[in-house]
Amino acid sequence: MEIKNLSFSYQERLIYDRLNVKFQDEVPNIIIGPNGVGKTTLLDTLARLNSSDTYDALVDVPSVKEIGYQLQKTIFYTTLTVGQTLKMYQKIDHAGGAAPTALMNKIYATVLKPLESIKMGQLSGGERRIVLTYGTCLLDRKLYLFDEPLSGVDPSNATLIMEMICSLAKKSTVVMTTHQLGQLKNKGAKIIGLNQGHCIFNGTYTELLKLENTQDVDEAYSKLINSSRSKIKL
Ligand SMILES: Nc1ncnc2c1ncn2[C@@H]1O[C@H](COP(=O)(O)OP(=O)(O)OP(=O)(O)O)[C@@H](O)[C@H]1O
Repeated sequence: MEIKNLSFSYQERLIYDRLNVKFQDEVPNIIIGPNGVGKTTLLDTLARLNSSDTYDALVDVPSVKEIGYQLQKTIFYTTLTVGQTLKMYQKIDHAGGAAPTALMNKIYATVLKPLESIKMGQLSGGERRIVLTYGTCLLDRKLYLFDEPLSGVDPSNATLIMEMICSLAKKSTVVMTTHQLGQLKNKGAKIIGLNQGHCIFNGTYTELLKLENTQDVDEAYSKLINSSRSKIKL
């Protein structure tokens, strides 16, 4: 799956300038970049929620029906309990959705079961994020899009969520955005860096550290963004 030669603007603001991105199977594709660079817009584009002018740039992207998209700001039924919400996810696919893996069962037992009878509107931000990410994983899709699934989630739950997303990537294409770069260590993920309308990096966590000659991933990120700013001419 890839995005080929995508140019897109919101009114006067150029978001992508002939952007090319190749996505990988088997490992999660992680979109990183500064606030406002266009990460969510890229997920919207893959889900065909963006202008139809962008559709020509989508190569081998599954149809809308084959995509599961966990939006950053999901508006949900606040009066449903966690248990009811997850049952609803299971019923969205007529065939009953994807069978939960052993890892998903573990996450259910340790993190979600204690929340089962709590209403969605009463959950903390991190708890709600975990429920919705888990629910999206219950869908049976060819492509999964997760917008900041680790945002507001504590480090040990974030590790579980990342493991769940990595295992999902073994059967379907997965694209997610995050600012939590430390969570990408040893995950084999493909990191796609965006800045100023272009793809400025496409490689692994280890390759990013090597490129920027540091062992600190946040420092590597800052160096990557700063060096691309001086190179890109819009
Ligand atoms: N419907 C819209 N109309 C006009 N501008 C928009 C619209 N949606 C997004 N934008 C702008 O496009 C830019 C990219 O937004 P996007 O949400 O894709 O950024 P992002 O990289 O996901 O940011 P963050 O890391 O903060 O979540 C932002 O400057 C945003 O203000």
